[in-house]
Amino acid sequence: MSHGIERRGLMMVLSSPSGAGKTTISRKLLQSEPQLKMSVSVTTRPPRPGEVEGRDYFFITPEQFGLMVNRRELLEHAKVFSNHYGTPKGPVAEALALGRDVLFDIDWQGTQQLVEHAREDVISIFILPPSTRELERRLRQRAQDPADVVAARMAKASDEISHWAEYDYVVLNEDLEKTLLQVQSILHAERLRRRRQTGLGDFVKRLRDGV
Ligand SMILES: Nc1ncnc2c1ncn2[C@@H]1O[C@H](COP(=O)(O)OP(=O)(O)OP(=O)(O)O)[C@@H](O)[C@H]1O
Ligand SMILES: Nc1nc2c(ncn2[C@@H]2O[C@H](COP(=O)(O)O)[C@@H](O)[C@H]2O)c(=O)[nH]1
Repeated sequence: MSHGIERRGLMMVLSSPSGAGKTTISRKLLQSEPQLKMSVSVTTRPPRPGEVEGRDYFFITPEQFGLMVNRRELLEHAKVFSNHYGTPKGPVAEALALGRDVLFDIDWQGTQQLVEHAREDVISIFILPPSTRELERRLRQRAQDPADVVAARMAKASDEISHWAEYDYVVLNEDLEKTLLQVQSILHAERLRRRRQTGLGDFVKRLRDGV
């Protein structure tokens, strides 16, 4: 039975210091949430072993990145760890128009830009690691970056974490299953926000009129 209630798609952002677990959480969340679509960023950084073009990133040259910026094809963009990253506008707009939700793995600079453009539709979550030592352990055991890259990311961790209070939610990623449940709970609750459910007023009116 159709109730005439539809939902506006939302944009859910995960940020954290590098290595806290955003990619891991995102992959698991996408498996359990068919209505959720991952925003695939463009980046000028080289692919890591095992990264797949179009799934993890679109790997592009600095010249291509500059062109996308000039043509205003990016919803947001930032320089992170001396590489450029950005979110292509088109796929996000298409997903939202279909009433789907979009998941972003972006840094605090990109989050600020998204919030500036679409505050009502953005839910931001900051992921914290249990400790600095554990963060470094995760970056090392991921074994995908050379030692100098791991060191550079650890050196930036404190700066990244300083933005925690700009986020709507903060989740401590110690136990992965627990983290996943917490992020799912946020998504499920946010989907039910009154302003995201269009047609609700008409439905309630019919209900009250006994139709
Ligand atoms: N709760 C957890 N407990 C233990 N290990 C974890 C947990 N969450 C993630 N990891 C591991 O930590 C490593 C880093 O995780 P991941 O790549 O998801 O981080 P990230 O935040 O996406 O990093 P980056 O910002 O560099 O892309 C991975 O090897 C992942 O398996
Ligand atoms: N502002 C943006 N930040 C992004 C985007 N895509 C990824 N990121 C962030 O960059 C760092 C490093 O990522 P890595 O894959 O090289 O480890 C991390 O904090 C990501 O969240 C983007 O499109 N815009």
